[in-house]
Amino acid sequence: GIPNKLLTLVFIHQNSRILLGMKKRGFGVNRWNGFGGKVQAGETIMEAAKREMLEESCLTVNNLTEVGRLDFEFVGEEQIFEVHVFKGDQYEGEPTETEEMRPKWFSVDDIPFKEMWPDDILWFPMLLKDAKFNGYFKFKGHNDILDYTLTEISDS
Ligand SMILES: CNc1cc(N2CCOCC2)nc(N)n1
Repeated sequence: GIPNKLLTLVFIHQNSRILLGMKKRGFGVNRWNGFGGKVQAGETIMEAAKREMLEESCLTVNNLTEVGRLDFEFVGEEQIFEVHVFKGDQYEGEPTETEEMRPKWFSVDDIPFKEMWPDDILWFPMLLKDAKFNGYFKFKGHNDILDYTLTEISDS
């Protein structure tokens, strides 16, 4: 088949707070999410994650680690979105609104799932407890999950 579309998704998680961004335009508009986007030719997925974070939030994140991978199929579209999820807790700069994103800190006990992609409530617990995870979600449109698989990968 055709190659997957490589994408990144970056979260800053410090103790009991997590930084999310309200997407102001484009794919996933009007939903809170992590920061990220496309991987360009000639850059690694990690380099893309850091670049997109800086472009979308004006933050330089120093200690990103990859914590998961989520594949999204949208019924009727050939290309699978392969999203590499990263987390870090050390950054430089101040969260700043850009054309793409409006950043905001949320308590991990008060994540706005009703204003997020419907898959997030399923894998966020794994993200927050530092488990590594792999997921596959089959979407119909942007709101309905037809089926999914989600696996936690415990190193130990
Ligand atoms: C379909 N469910 C999605 C998609 C998504 N994306 C973020 C990276 O760019 C591609 C879309 N992010 C979340 N949380 N859920």
